[in-house]
Amino acid sequence: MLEVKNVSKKFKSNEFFSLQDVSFSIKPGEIVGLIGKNGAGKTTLMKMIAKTIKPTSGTIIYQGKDIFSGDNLLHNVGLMIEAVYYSHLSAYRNLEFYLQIHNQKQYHENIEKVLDLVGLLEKKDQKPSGFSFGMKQRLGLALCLVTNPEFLILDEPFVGLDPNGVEMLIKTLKKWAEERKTTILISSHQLNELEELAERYLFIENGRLKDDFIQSQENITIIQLSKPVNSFDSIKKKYSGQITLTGDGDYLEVNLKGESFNSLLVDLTKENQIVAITTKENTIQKYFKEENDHE
Ligand SMILES: Nc1ncnc2c1ncn2[C@@H]1O[C@H](COP(=O)(O)OP(=O)(O)OP(=O)(O)O)[C@@H](O)[C@H]1O
Repeated sequence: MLEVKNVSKKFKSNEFFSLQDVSFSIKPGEIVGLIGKNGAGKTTLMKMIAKTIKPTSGTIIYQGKDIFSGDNLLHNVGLMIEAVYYSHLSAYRNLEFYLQIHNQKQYHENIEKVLDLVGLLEKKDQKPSGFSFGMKQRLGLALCLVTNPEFLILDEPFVGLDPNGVEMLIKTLKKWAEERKTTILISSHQLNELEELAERYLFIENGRLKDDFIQSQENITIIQLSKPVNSFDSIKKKYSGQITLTGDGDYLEVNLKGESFNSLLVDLTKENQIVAITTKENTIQKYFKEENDHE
């Protein structure tokens, strides 16, 4: 669906590259979290995919076409990157005007549906100038969803929302994505919230794509071992790819469940290997911390 190939960006005013040689692809229906510290390059990347800024080098292919090779190649993409509403138009008129300027009047009947979905239907005749921050964010989301986009690009959608607002946004996005198999690229510093949505993550650091990983919600089991590792080569072979040795080879990180996990415990017990068994929370916060600790 989306292919980002060797994309770099250097703003004229800077000596450094805000993004450097970034490549990845996103398949239809994937929900991908974009994570990294302030200034890592997340917004720059999203803006290039949204075609609001041009890469210095590299290409971005969306549904088989280079997005910079012609007009209207992003017509089924919903963007929530910067506030785009008009303060002097009512919420309803904002959506109507948006469809008008994008030549998408066929979605007119969606206006009330999306306003309802984001909880703004009762406020449809009010102008966003009188809205709270959260309501403005929700209007931004309604604008992003009104054309039934196949691909959503959401930059920090939870910023400034109270816990209820965040919960509502997550619910709305989850329901939307499940019903339509929508593809989503979403950046956030609110990692707990992001984990409720994303299955795969792109970790950006200093403009470089440092990791691209799938994160399961399951915890990892840690088994402390009693003997040197080389004493159980056959076990390593049998469970290869599912157990990892850490520390000085005296800990096993185990990614097994059910029967296979029981079978590993039996094998280790026969060798008198087990000292202790604990679990480690498998969250992106942890991953994030470990990545940053390497600095
Ligand atoms: N228009 C611009 N002109 C010059 N430099 C820019 C511009 N936009 C971004 N940058 C620089 O590019 C780098 C990456 O910024 P970017 O906004 O993409 O980071 P980010 O990961 O989105 O950060 P945050 O988490 O704080 O939103 C930063 O050093 C920033 O100062």
